[in-house]
Amino acid sequence: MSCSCSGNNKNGIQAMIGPSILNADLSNLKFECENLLESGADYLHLDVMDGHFVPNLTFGHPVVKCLRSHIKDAFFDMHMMVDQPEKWIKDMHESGATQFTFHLETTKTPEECIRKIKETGMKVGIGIKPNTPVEQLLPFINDIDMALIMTVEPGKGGQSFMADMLPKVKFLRENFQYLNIEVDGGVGPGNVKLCSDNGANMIVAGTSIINSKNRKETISLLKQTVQDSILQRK
Ligand SMILES: O=C(CO)[C@@H](O)[C@H](O)COP(=O)(O)O
Repeated sequence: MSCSCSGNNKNGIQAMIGPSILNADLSNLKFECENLLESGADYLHLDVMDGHFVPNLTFGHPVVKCLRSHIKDAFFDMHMMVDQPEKWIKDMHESGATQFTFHLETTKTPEECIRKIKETGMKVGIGIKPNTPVEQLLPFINDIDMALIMTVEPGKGGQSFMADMLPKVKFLRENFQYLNIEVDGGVGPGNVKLCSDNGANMIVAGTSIINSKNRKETISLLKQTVQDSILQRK
């Protein structure tokens, strides 16, 4: 499973669908992840929550290590909804994470975080919550592989999509043609075109894929919609 989730890809950005497993059957996580990849997922979006930055608790690097022992080459996008994310960079890398996406709101030294992540060879993502202005990403935008625009308040799956976050996506795409822009929260077939027409090319969808009667069909629809938006922008 290859995923060109590399930032600032001069060959042009690609449509990528990354299901969130937060609302999957976590007692059957290996199967769920394998099923999502077999259903056409480009990468897996793994939500790490510490109960401090967000009011929820999920899993950490030990689970990632077990997953990676079974799923050798999938792209693991670690969405680190944790305070002091720098504490976990080494462990996540050693456990098999591909990308380490931390939240700008969780560290006073984002440059240091970026440097430490890059030292491991992992890709770097920075996420911002709904109340964080997109301009706060600008000092780091040329040093990261992906910008994550939250379209819900982080902490749980199944929430309603916040369309008023899309101007952030539009601003980034208008100014950074080759940047990977990810949206996450409440995204599905009913609003993915809004996201991709504004410039998102990496789509995190949890509930809309996990609960779908036909995951392969849903992923394919999401991907085609994003591909069409990218072609229209050329
Ligand atoms: O990080 C989060 C929530 O905090 C997201 O990854 C959600 O888990 C996505 O799930 P849906 O909103 O698509 O159900």
